[in-house]
Amino acid sequence: MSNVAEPGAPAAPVALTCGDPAGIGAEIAAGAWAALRDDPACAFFLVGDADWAASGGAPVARIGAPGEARAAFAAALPVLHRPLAAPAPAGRPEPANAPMVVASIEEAVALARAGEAGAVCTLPINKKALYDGAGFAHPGHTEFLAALAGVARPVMMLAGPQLRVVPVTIHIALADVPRALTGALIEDTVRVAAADLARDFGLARPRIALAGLNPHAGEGGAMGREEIEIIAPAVARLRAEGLDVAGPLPADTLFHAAARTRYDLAVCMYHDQALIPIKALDFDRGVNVTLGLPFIRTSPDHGTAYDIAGKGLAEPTSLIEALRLAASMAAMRAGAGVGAGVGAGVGAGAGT
Ligand SMILES: NC(=O)c1ccc[n+]([C@@H]2O[C@H](COP(=O)([O-])OP(=O)(O)OC[C@H]3O[C@@H](n4cnc5c(N)ncnc54)[C@H](O)[C@@H]3O)[C@@H](O)[C@H]2O)c1
Ligand SMILES: N[C@H](C(=O)O)[C@H](O)COP(=O)(O)O
Repeated sequence: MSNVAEPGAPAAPVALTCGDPAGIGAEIAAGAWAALRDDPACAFFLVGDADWAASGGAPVARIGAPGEARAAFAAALPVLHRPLAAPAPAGRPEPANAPMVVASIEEAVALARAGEAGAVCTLPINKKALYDGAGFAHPGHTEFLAALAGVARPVMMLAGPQLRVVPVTIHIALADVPRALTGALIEDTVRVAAADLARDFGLARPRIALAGLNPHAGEGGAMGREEIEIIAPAVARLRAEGLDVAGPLPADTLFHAAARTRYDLAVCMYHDQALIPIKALDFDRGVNVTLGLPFIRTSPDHGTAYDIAGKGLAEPTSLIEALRLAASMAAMRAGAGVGAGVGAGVGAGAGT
């Protein structure tokens, strides 16, 4: 199913942040540009260093404003040049560049909020490098973007051709998960996800499956009581609101092929419960989408991949899907696009 916006869609081009310059960002940006350059509906521009961008192998065109990106896109990767503070050797994070990495995200968000960019797509960051080099106080993009937007409950969704997942708790230590799980957090997460799936993915009443926290969803309380005390009451309240919600379901049997046909979204209780199945199934084509923001944000589903940076081994496929999805969602919101197709096959018998 296509993610690509209809020709003539008026949405502005997508702003791509530079991510960690020591990672695979330049290479995959070049690969994505080569794959999408013939499709003006998927035009994007990089907010980053033009020389670093060129090191990925694409011709680059320095632009003065996002409005110039679409015209430049067929011939070169458009770049709003924002110079690095220091060289960026592959695989070795440079703390001096961390403030510029953060600034790239801030600028892309400002452009999206001003309507000059149709969406934000982020290249991967190394969070530790930003903590060390820029005093970054957020565990990831998701939380940083929410802080920039003043949003209390950002929702992380990863969507691929076979599965969509949302972790209720996001970037926290496993030991802290039981304490963080509340009925309000579960309910808010499901409400945000249901609303955004309806608006951007054409799922008017998505079928949502909630995982339990404990083995066998607690085995009737013998292996933990969060299902009885927190998750099941939240499911009941959400159902009373009219949402199509099932659970808590044992997580170990939630992701096999037949199970995946029964829901449009799996809501999981912690990061790895959600992200392991989708990265196992769809690593090459999974897209990270932040729901609940006043602007569109997508990202590839992988990280900085220092181990292969600069070696010509990085696959751009997840970034290509992230850029397509961002463009499609932007066109959709502008009233001119086709439905956002990532993961749209799941739950409709195509989830194998
Ligand atoms: N959106 C983001 O900013 C984002 C997402 C995930 C991880 N991260 C960060 O990235 C850093 C590294 O994380 P990690 O090592 O757990 O995950 P990773 O995704 O960077 O790498 C995991 C493995 O997958 C491979 N890989 C990743 N992307 C690939 C691609 N496009 N083509 C081919 N192979 C690819 C890597 O070489 C590595 O072997 C961490 O700091 C993490 O927080 C950032
Ligand atoms: N949890 C994400 C993953 O593993 O793919 C990753 O850390 C990105 O998170 P942000 O989009 O919040 O940076």
